[in-house]
Amino acid sequence: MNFKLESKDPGSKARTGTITTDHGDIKTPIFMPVGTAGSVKAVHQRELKEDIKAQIILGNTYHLYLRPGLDILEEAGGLHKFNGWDRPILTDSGGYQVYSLADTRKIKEEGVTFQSHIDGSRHMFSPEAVMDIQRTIGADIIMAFDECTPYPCEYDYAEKSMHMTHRWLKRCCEHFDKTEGKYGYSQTLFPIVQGSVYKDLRTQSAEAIASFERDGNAIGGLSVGEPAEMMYEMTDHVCNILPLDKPRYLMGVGTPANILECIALGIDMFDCVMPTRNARNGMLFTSEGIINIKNKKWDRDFSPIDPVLPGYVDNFYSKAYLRHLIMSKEILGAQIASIHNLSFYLWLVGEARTQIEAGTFSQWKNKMVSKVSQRL
Ligand SMILES: O=c1[nH]cnc2cc3nc(NCc4cccs4)[nH]c3cc12
Repeated sequence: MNFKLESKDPGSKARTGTITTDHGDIKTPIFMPVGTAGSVKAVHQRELKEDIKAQIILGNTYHLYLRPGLDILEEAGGLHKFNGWDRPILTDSGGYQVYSLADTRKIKEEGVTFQSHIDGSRHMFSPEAVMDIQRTIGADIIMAFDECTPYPCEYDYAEKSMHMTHRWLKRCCEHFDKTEGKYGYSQTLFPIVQGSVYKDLRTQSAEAIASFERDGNAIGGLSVGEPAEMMYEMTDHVCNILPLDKPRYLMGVGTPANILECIALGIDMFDCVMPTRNARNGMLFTSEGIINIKNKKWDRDFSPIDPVLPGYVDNFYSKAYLRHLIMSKEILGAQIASIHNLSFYLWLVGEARTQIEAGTFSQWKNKMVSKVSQRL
């Protein structure tokens, strides 16, 4: 995997670049649609490619390991073959999902034992195990096994958790570096910076993570309920320490405004369930602001959903029709709203890239942040 830095914004730490993988290139800044269990919910691969123009999507190790399971994924030739997505895939390592989903989980030095939220079966995730699991899923970019420190938490819990994440990272690297990809293309491992909301711990973690000199670096432990100002402060601080010539991936972020602010702080890669999860509930992110399509004010608005966007759904369907579908819990409503929100997120990071190349990102960003946050 290779990262080429291209343009820099004169008024901020924003930059553009190109990540090259065996499944194609990724133009940054980029948003990665979340495909938890092997599909981006309610969206076809063709729509992801043609309408949304997604370049890389996410899978979750925890979900895919439990269902469909490794033997089916391996027999299929890996996740790319199984779900037909032939562009880059990134998988989260499962730690975060174990904490947020599994029952009776126990965190020990060796790893985390847990019961499946699906059938109660018992499992153990260790750094070595999740490296083998992600080798089998076959994502181009895989994440180290970490503990996403909960928010809020005491300083000494955050410190102990951070050091364990660093010890687990060492085990991940040693195990990953002595194994090969199973399907004939290369995979790379990103470490994850922790340290909660404590600047000195964030310094220690960013320096430790940078010292592993991997192909990219992720920032974890954020977008876990902390105030946005704290997310920005920690992101800014860590981006001042991580090497400039490697991509920075801010995990689980975020709203359109969060993404714009963090691009300005030097982040290149984002993922979040909000555009897809909130779409199914009728919350639409648009270039003019946020629309709750369930609001009665849209029931006779026959204008297109968001004509600024190039895709089919934004120009073919009206707000009134989409409101009707969401109110009626029609499956098509979830599909249209999900494609719209993802199209908007990809449009937004694409616009940011253009603005950075033009050297006008900073003033554009300040105007857009208030626009995309307003409630319509
Ligand atoms: O430290 C982390 N390590 C590994 N995976 C993560 C995933 C993460 N996802 C979020 N936020 C997700 C959401 C944001 C808004 C609704 S859900 N924060 C996250 C932190 C981590």
